[in-house]
Amino acid sequence: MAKSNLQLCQQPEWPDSIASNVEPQSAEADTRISADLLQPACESGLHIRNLSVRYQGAGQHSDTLALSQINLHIAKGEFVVAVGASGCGKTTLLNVIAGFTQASAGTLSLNGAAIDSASANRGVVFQKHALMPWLSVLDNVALGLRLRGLGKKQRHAIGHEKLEQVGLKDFAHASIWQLSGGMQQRVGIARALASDPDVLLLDEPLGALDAFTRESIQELLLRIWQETRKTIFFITHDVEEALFLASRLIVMSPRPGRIVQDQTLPFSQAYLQSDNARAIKSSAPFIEWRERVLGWVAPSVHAP
Ligand SMILES: Nc1ncnc2c1ncn2[C@@H]1O[C@H](COP(=O)(O)OP(=O)(O)OP(=O)(O)O)[C@@H](O)[C@H]1O
Repeated sequence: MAKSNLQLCQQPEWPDSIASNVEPQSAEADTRISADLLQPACESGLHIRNLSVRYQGAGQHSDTLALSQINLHIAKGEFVVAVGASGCGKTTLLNVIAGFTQASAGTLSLNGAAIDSASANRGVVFQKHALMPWLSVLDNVALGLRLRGLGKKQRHAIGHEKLEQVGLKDFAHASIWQLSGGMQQRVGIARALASDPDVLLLDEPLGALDAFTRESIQELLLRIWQETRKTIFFITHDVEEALFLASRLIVMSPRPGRIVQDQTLPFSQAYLQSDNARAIKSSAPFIEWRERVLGWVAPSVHAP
């Protein structure tokens, strides 16, 4: 049995000392999934049971089984990253959790309440930030609060607090077009946090950013996770990003989309203890994991 994250990361000599401990759990034999099936529906966290999503083909096109028999329990406070080749159903899974896409079969619940539509208890950050260019940065962050009827004073107080959390406290009254791509993505994160959701859902939020900006927002996300203890579900194509951020990594495979690996990882906790992303990403255990996960994501092009 693998040691817990905490045990791994309390060792003083990061990164070398964890090298011998960071082994994958047995593939596919995910005890959390089988235990989850025995739990009552009112249990806390996000529960996905026997989820399938089929898109109906238009005209001559046949149906696509985008997700098949997904079983997943995400406990409160986990940072779960889903990685997988294009078309394996990552966005579909996130959209079903968000309530944007309906399940064809199976059930989803958050803290015991069925998920069947979008709700403020699930905040979404998209790859394209979807900010309103005619609103100031502050009003973009507070937009959801306005739609929920909060007064200006209260929503601006929350907006300022969230902008400070993402490192943009001096940009509250700027226009969106005055911000770089990375800053706009920070606004998107602040906006999602403003509604104080139980779960943050992030759909390739850093995909369009340069490497330096990308890494700085990865670090920001981990600090926000540490401060807020929010449950996070994050999808990416990028294996290094997945390894760095995830407290738990799920690897998906296409045709039909399904979960083929479910692994607990130590690197996010190690970053929060060491504050040294470069040392972690260049460490031997990280590189071993990168090669292992690349082999799972693209076995035909990446020999073990
Ligand atoms: N609205 C839709 N109608 C029909 N088929 C769809 C629709 N959305 C997705 N699909 C199909 O479902 C499968 C899963 O798509 P999805 O976008 O969820 O995968 P993904 O892993 O997020 O891909 P990518 O990484 O390229 O974004 C693909 O075969 C895709 O073509």
